[in-house]
Amino acid sequence: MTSQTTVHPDRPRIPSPDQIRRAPKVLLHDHLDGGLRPGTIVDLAREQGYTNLPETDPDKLGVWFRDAADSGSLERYLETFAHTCAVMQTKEALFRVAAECAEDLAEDGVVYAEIRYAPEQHLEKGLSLEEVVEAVNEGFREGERRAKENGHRIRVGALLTAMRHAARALEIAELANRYRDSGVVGFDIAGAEAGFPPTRHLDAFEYLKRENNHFTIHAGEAFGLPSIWQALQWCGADRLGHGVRIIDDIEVDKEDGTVRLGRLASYVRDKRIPLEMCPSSNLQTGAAGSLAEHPIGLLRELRFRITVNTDNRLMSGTSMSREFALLVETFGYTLTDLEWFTVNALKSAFIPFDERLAMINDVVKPRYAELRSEWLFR
Ligand SMILES: O=c1[nH]cnc2c1ncn2[C@@H]1O[C@H](CO)[C@@H](O)[C@H]1O
Ligand SMILES: [Zn+2]
Repeated sequence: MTSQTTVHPDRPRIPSPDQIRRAPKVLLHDHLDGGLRPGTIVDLAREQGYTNLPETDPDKLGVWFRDAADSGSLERYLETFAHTCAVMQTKEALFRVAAECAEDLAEDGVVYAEIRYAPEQHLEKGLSLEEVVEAVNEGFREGERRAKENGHRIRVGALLTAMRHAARALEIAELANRYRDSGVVGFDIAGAEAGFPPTRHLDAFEYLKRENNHFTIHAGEAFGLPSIWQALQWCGADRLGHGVRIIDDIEVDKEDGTVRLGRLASYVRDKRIPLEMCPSSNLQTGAAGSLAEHPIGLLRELRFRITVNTDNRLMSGTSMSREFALLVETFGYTLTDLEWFTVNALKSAFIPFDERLAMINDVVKPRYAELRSEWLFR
């Protein structure tokens, strides 16, 4: 594990909650329809006449989402999105949700985020795919503006998701390509994994490759190695959403602790394939038993390209700061470890190389260095 070079009695090893919040953070895997403020859902439901909410008190509704998502199965976890998608069917609603998303992330110290959603799930009241994308983009720009007024800096890019059980992936990939210079930075597929292999959408991935565009694939969450293998070797994914099951291709000798990587795990590590890990979400869907047993601990030690993410802030009642704090508590990570995750995320982001480099060198590194030096001036 990364450690500090010198030991001084006054130098704290463990970052404080306040330092974690102030540390610049980068988020690559967060669903727009999984991050609404409970109060906003209640408002939007009232405005739009949606009467199926399980609770109308915002606090109780927040608790309901966390409990309902705590199901141990990805399929049941995904059922909760019916309520958020139901209230995200107008331009105004999409704009508001996107603006608040950017504001909330900025407030939490996130400086760069790629937020995903499935445009095909927002057409129930007659919006076109283009109108959905434009409303969300405008919302993100508004959120960035509001954040700036409050003294925060954040940039948000959109990832367009196609649902793996549906048959619109090529159409959504074309949409992502059309908006690539206006707010959309890539493509993804999501939804139930078992029974819906990524190769069903090969035409979409091949199209994006021919267009020199970027995509990530949810793989190795509810289903194991074959899903990861297909996502990489058939579909050509740039990153893996979750990818936790790569652990199934790693053997640790119980006697002497020697580690052996299989061919696929070696490939993922050698090629520096980014893993978008979402610890709290994995506990809820049963992809991991406990945080202490979560594969992120070993994968980080083995120096896979690990990134830390929220997945669904509403369903997991979480934030980037909370995910970092949980990891600090469980694995004893230092500011240097948190910086490593953050730099990994920027290296893996879908924005141009020069922008990523400037974010790393001019935003992330100086601020972590500053945080690390705070103990000197107390
Ligand atoms: O962890 C996940 N695994 C797979 N699919 C997911 C996960 N979280 C959310 N979604 C799905 O992605 C859609 C678009 O944002 C959501 O509506 C939800 O169905
Ligand atoms: Zn996800």
